[in-house]
Amino acid sequence: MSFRTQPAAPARPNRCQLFGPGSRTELFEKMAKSAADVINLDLEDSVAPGDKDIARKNIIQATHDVDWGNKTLSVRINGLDTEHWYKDVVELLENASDRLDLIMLPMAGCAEDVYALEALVAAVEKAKGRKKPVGFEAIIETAAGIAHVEEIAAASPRMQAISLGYADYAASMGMQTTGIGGTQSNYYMLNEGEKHYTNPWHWAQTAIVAACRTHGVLPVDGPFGDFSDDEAFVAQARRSATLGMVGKWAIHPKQVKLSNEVFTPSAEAVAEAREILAEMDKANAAGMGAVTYKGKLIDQASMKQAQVIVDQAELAAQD
Ligand SMILES: CC(=O)SCCNC(=O)CCNC(=O)[C@H](O)C(C)(C)COP(=O)(O)OP(=O)(O)OC[C@H]1O[C@@H](n2cnc3c(N)ncnc32)[C@H](O)[C@@H]1OP(=O)(O)O
Ligand SMILES: O=CC(=O)O
Ligand SMILES: [Mg+2]
Repeated sequence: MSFRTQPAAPARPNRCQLFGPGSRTELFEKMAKSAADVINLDLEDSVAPGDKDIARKNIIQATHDVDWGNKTLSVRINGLDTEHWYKDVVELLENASDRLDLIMLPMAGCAEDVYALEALVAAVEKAKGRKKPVGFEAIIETAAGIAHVEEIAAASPRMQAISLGYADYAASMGMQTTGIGGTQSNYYMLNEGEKHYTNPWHWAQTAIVAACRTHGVLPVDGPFGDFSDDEAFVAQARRSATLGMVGKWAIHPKQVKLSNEVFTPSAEAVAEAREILAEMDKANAAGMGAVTYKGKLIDQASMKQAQVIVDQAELAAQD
């Protein structure tokens, strides 16, 4: 371990973030009653350009009227390259209830984007005497964003989570696809005439996980557009969970349960993790740093690995 220890990420469940357009008020109650840990009311890409003002009003109203239970409530504003974002921030923070937990910044490209957002947020919070400082989450979905992901993760103590936005990321990188996440049919290796599909998103995912873990931020997997294909969603989610991401977006309610299942460690995994911790406690008491467990090595690092699983299970149980 470096002299600087790794900061802990926010200790709250984030297994699924359910999105819905701010212009579709009939979805709000359904979102609130869903099993998602986080709700993202959207002002950005799921809202038609002419509906931005009404969507903003709808969302503000919903922070007062809808019972969001113990969910984390986040609003995705428009990007800093638009004419909408300043109104999103000012109107939200002047009028939304304290139920608002997070602002999600899309198209984050550099630390200064976060700085600009924070400067405006801090001014409105001060002017309105808001008691609860709003937190941030960002989307990495441009070439600049992935190139500067670590500075974005480190940019503000308000930063709680960072997601990979597959659609905009693919567009910004010039990727030859209209698919939002998942397997890409032209991305394969050939071995003796057999196609082996690899993961074109892997590098961006691991870069986000490393940046987030370095700075105590939750790494989150973004949207999977083909909501008719549950198996492919689960495959994508399992890859992300294996890489260290804590949850995934749902762009349709049917994806919530799938995501919660993948990002909640199984009872068997938790039992094994607890067993490893107990075995290592015994080993350490007996003056052994490394022992055999089920024919495999376990040592002090295994305790940290096992603790990750136990912590995830305990967070999920808070639900
Ligand atoms: C690339 C990105 O930026 S992704 C993030 C931004 N995108 C979004 O927010 C899109 C969110 N999703 C949606 O808008 C919608 O789910 C769509 C457009 C994909 C599909 O909408 P619909 O055609 O209404 O879906 P469908 O008919 O399958 O809905 C089934 C049920 O789920 C409800 N539902 C649909 N979407 C949602 C949602 N996001 N949250 C809660 N409930 C929902 C419907 O109202 C319907 O309820 P009912 O059974 O009581 O009638
Ligand atoms: O904002 C999300 C994306 O995939 O783009
Ligand atoms: Mg996007």
